[in-house]
Parts: sequence; C-alpha cells; structure tokens
Amino acid sequence: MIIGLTGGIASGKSTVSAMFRELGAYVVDADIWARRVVSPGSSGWKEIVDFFGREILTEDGELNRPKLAELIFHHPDYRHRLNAITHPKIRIGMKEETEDYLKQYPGQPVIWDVPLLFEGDTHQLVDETFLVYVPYDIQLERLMKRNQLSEEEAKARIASQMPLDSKRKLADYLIDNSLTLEHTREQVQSIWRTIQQNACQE
Ligand SMILES: CC(C)(COP(=O)(O)OP(=O)(O)OC[C@H]1O[C@@H](n2cnc3c(N)ncnc32)[C@H](O)[C@@H]1O)[C@@H](O)C(=O)NCCC(=O)NCCS
Ligand SMILES: Nc1ncnc2c1ncn2[C@@H]1O[C@H](COP(=O)(O)OP(=O)(O)OP(=O)(O)O)[C@@H](O)[C@H]1O
Repeated sequence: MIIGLTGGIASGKSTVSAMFRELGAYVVDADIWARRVVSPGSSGWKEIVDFFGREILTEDGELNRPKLAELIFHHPDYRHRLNAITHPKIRIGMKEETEDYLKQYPGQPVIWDVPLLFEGDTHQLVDETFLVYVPYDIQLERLMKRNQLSEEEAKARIASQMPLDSKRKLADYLIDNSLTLEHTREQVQSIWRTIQQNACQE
C-alpha cells in the first residue's frame, strides 16, 4: 500500500513525515529526489542550465536554489518549465526507490511525501491520501518565520500551490497541524497503528 502524504508549503509535511519515520515507517521523499535529479552534471541539471543560463549556478556549479526559487515563485512560466524538467525524473526515482524497498519488504506500507501531490497527477499513483492541514494565517506566519521571507514573498509562494482549503476537499484524511506538536504526534501515532493493522490483514 502506498500512502500519499501532502500539505502546503510550510504546513508541516516534513515535521509529520519525520514523526512517521520515528515510528518505523518507510518514507520516499519527493524533495530529496528533487535535489538528486538536478545534481551537477545530471541530465536535469543540464536542461536547467540550458534554459535558465549559467547565471543560475553557484561558483561550485550547484544550482543557486534561492535564486531559482525567487524566479519560479514569481513567474508561472519559469515554474512550469522547471516542473516539466524535474517532475518526470522525480517520479521515476520515487517509483524505483519504492520497488527496491518492496522487493526487500513485500507487503509493507510505503509513505510518499509529495508537496505537489494534487497539483499534478501523482495522487493517482497512491492508494490513500493524507493532508497536513493548517489554516492560511498559520501557514503564512510559519513560512515567513522559517524562510525569513517578507509577507509579500511568502504569499507569492503560497499562491504558487493549490490552496490548502481546496486540497482539503480532495484528501482522504486530514492531519491537523495547527496546534502543538504533541497534538500532531497523537494523530500520526493513531494513523500509523491503523495503517499497520490494515497491512497485516492484506
Ligand atoms: C525551487 C527550488 C530550487 C527551491 O529550493 P529550496 O531548497 O529553497 O526549497 P525546497 O526544494 O526544500 O522546497 C520547499 C517547498 O517549496 C515548495 N515548492 C518547491 N517547488 C515547487 C514548485 N515547482 N511549485 C510549487 N511549490 C514548490 C514545496 O512546498 C516544497 O516542499 C526547488 O524547490 C525545486 O527545484 N523545485 C522544483 C521541483 C519541485 O517541484 N519540487 C517539489 C517536489 S515535487
Ligand atoms: N505544530 C507546530 N507548531 C509550531 N510550529 C510548527 C508545527 N509544525 C511545524 N512547525 C514549524 O513550521 C515550519 C514548517 O514546517 P515544515 O518544515 O515541517 O513544513 P513543510 O510542510 O514540510 O514545508 P515545505 O513544504 O516548505 O518543505 C517549520 O519551521 C516547523 O518547525
């Protein structure tokens, strides 16, 4: 069984994903694959340099991530271009990692941690979807604080994704991360118990 875990930028998906890992869950992380598929010299890296120019690199030849973020969160065309380069490669990586894990541990649940699960069609590849939800004001406040962004910059990043209130309607289950971490952990523990029981019965 593959469980899709998603959220909105800074809604707490990585926090929840770490909680699942602590309980022993195997998590395939799209943000990690997003970094792998653009490592210097890779085909993804070359396609990005062809499109954005060498100005998008640091002196070490790595992608200048803050610069790329600044560009793509303000220009939908650039974002779509970056997505078109990276998303198919991320998906292949995630599928391969899942297959490798399931060869070793057949029947075990796998969690796919994917920020843009509902923006694309990745949700069609998973069996159930979980949304880490917070109201807009909390999302904005946590994003500004974590990334040291102005309100305008943080709003632009949130606006580049489907609103959490729309994702809420699409997800099978919600994890409310608007209160304390302990409150969130209790929900994660309860979900993990249910997932494991279902896995045993399959
Ligand atoms: C723009 C980049 C260079 C910014 O890097 P940075 O290290 O600052 O952020 P990081 O990769 O940790 O992403 C942070 C969050 O930003 C949001 N985000 C990232 N890319 C996108 C995007 N294309 N559209 C909307 N939101 C995005 C997600 O919520 C993500 O969890 C990087 O996010 C990137 O390469 N994005 C394209 C690949 C992608 O879509 N990744 C998301 C997972 S599929
Ligand atoms: N319940 C909580 N109470 C207070 N702060 C929290 C809570 N959960 C997460 N945070 C903080 O909010 C910020 C965003 O959380 P996190 O990095 O887990 O979000 P995310 O959804 O993975 O973001 P992204 O998609 O941008 O990577 C972090 O600074 C984190 O420490």
